[in-house]
Amino acid sequence: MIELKDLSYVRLGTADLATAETFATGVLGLEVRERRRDALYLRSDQRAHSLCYFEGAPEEQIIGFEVENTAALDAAAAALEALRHKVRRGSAAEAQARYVSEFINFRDPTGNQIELVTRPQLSARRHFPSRDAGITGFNHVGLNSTDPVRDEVFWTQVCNARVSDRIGDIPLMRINAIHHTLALVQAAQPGIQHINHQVAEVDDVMRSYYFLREHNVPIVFGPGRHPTSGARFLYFKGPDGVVFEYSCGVGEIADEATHRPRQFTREPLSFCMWGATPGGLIPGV
Ligand SMILES: CC(C)C(=O)/C=C\C(C(=O)O)=C(\O)C(=O)O
Ligand SMILES: [Fe+2]
Repeated sequence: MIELKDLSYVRLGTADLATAETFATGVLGLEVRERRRDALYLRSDQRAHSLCYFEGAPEEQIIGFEVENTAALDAAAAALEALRHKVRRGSAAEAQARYVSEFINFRDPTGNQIELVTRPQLSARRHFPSRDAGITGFNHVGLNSTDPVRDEVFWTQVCNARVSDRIGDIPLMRINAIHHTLALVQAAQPGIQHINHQVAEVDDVMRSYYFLREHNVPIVFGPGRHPTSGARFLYFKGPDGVVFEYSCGVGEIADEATHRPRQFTREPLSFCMWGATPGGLIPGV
């Protein structure tokens, strides 16, 4: 079993780094950690970076997860290869460009690019946001899945994800105490379905709602409240159509040993108990 410890980063390819920076700092409210000729590194919490925009095709999207150490990374590579996943070991320069010691890259059954990393760097410097959006940290991602039932088996039986709740066949899965770090949403092709940052309180969600409207940022869902995690949320679109979510109050699973996933119906109220409709975010709902 591959033991995922934490979410480390998201990497997004883009043809327009300047627009990405304007959005990430002026709208989303992240902190620029570093600018390189071909990449922009952004912080949202104690991680040295949690989001990297790099010069590349927008279809190039990668999620990085931390594993315990080199032995765990080697064991993960062997397990994935035994299951016929093509595993690529990152070079020292690529690891340096991710602020990690080492990493491997592979694709999940849908074709999403996943990286497993060791020793992702933290920074003791306090996160100092470019806009006061109230961000307290990078929290979870939604992933496209061409077959959520098949992919749930991969994430739970090959990796150590556990299902906290399901909405229809969408599993909300945890890898630690946080209610979910990964959700799988039906789609025709691989990709990141949304990227979540936690904000401190519901006032931050609502302040951003008015801020985003004033700045003509497309809001795609919310404001609302998820009955699953209990979080109050807002989803909006960034460069290259990537969807970001602010939410507050994603809960923790009280007792890992006894938690049983709840099954929610696949209908709008299961995504928002206040009545916002997920529209284009969830096909057919
Ligand atoms: C996957 C959909 C969009 C969703 O929003 C479902 C629930 C929650 C939650 O319970 O907090 C999410 O934020 C999520 O899955 O990402
Ligand atoms: Fe979410």
